Amino acid sequence: MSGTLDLFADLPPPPPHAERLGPGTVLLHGYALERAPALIAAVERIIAASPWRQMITPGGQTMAVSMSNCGPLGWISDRRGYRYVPLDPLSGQPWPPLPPLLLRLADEAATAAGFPGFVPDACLINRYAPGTRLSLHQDRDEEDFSQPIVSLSLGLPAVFLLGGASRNDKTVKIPLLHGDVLVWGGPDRLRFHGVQPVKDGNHALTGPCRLNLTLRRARR
Ligand SMILES: O=C(O)CCC(=O)C(=O)O
Ligand SMILES: [Fe+2]
Repeated sequence: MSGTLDLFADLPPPPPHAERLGPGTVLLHGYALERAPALIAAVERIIAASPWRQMITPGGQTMAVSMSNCGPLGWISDRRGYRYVPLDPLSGQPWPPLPPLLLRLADEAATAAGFPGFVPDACLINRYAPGTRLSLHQDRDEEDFSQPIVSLSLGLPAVFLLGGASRNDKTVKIPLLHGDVLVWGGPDRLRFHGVQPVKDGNHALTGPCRLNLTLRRARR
């Protein structure tokens, strides 16, 4: 009995557990855990160039989630609508480039979920303070729905609401933890989804917030 654990002491950890949530939806538990500190450092560098901002919806509401972007294109919202733009409207400069480690993570996670060859051209970075939620929506401002969405969670946990093809379809609650990567594409590409209000807390690496990086192919 006493020797049992020692047998495994030198083995690498098992591959991260992949959970299929739909025909085109896979949750890669803890997939980015080891890379998380480097990814958070990369986010901090991006934010130094393109700071957090709360965007305005076309209807005139201030969004609760603070956002920025990296990559050739960034997602924005203002009175004129939702769209992808190459320049940060705050800085007037191109969005910071996609860090290589983020491109690698996107490709590896998409491949692990059954979508090889994913090359994102946009990464929306969301910052949720405690109490912040994201209401049910589809990601449909992209030109090419054949490409999946790769969504990385860092910091405080959250409950992701995964719905169906119609707004009124029932939703399932998916806890998303620090280091989790959720991929949806193919038949699930246009599923409605949202995030419940983030609970109060303090994470060792992000402090009192949750970060989400959503990698997408916006243009063909
Ligand atoms: O924060 C999340 O987990 C999801 C974010 C999202 O759905 C979006 O940015 O479109
Ligand atoms: Fe979304």
